[in-house]
Amino acid sequence: MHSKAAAEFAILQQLSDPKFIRAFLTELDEKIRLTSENQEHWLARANLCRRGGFLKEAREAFLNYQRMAGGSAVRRMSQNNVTPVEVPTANGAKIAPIIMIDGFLDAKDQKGLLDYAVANKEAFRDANINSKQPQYDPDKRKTLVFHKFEFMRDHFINHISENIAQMTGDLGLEQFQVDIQEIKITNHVEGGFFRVHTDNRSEFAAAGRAITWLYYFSNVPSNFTGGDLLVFDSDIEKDEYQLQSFTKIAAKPNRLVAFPSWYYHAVVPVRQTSKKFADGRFAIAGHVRKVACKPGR
Ligand SMILES: O=C(O)CCC(=O)C(=O)O
Ligand SMILES: [Fe+2]
Repeated sequence: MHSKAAAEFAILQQLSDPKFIRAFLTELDEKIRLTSENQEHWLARANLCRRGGFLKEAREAFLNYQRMAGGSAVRRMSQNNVTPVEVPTANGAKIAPIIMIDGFLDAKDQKGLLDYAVANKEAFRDANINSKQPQYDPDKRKTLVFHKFEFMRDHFINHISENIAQMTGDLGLEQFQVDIQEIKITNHVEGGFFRVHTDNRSEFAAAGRAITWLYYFSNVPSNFTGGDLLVFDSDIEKDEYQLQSFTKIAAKPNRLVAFPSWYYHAVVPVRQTSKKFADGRFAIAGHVRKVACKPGR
């Protein structure tokens, strides 16, 4: 990995270190206790918790924040929302709306999928940066990818199609007409990572990727550390993100995560002692593409 990438990931690791976050939370909770009706304190708590990956606590804090903002002022979070929609943070950015479902597949399908991916090891290739930059660049990304997989492909695509209205709503997006669904299996083994990037830079009105989703799978318990997904608070219009403000989501097996494709995100480096392909951080990675909105809208 390039030293610049390593330095950036070192900063991100410090910012999300659970020990430091806990220390900050202790201090903040003292303030919240003294002034428990202060909405901004609850938002600060939610922001600290999500940066440290304490997602249940972050949700609780967001619910308190929303309760204090009063009924109609904010959109309610559905039970799948880790973060709410339309919450501003620093410098004009917004918190990335994220939904998450744990326990997505039953045990038989989970095992079937892992066995299938491991049996097809030879079909995995080094991933390119993205479809607009079709070159392999180990400074930006180190990911193994298998595009033409078959096992449970339709199951995932159908699930997304059947639940797209709910997902779109939970993510605070306008309903759109689905174009195609991109889908692939990825694996991040020892040293694997993906630097901060966005999956789509064009406006919502244009055609292209609208929702990015990931289904994580691996041995249970996982034989790797790291590999967290970070989703950054972003200013979509200015195409900027806040390096110090993000939600950290562990790539826990059997977890489905989705967010709007415009938000910046990264995969922190994976560490494996076994160095085995089969012990990697696997994911089904999907992008729901939308058709362009009708002119005049
Ligand atoms: O594997 C992940 O958690 C994210 C992958 C990603 O950013 C992508 O496929 O565009
Ligand atoms: Fe991405």
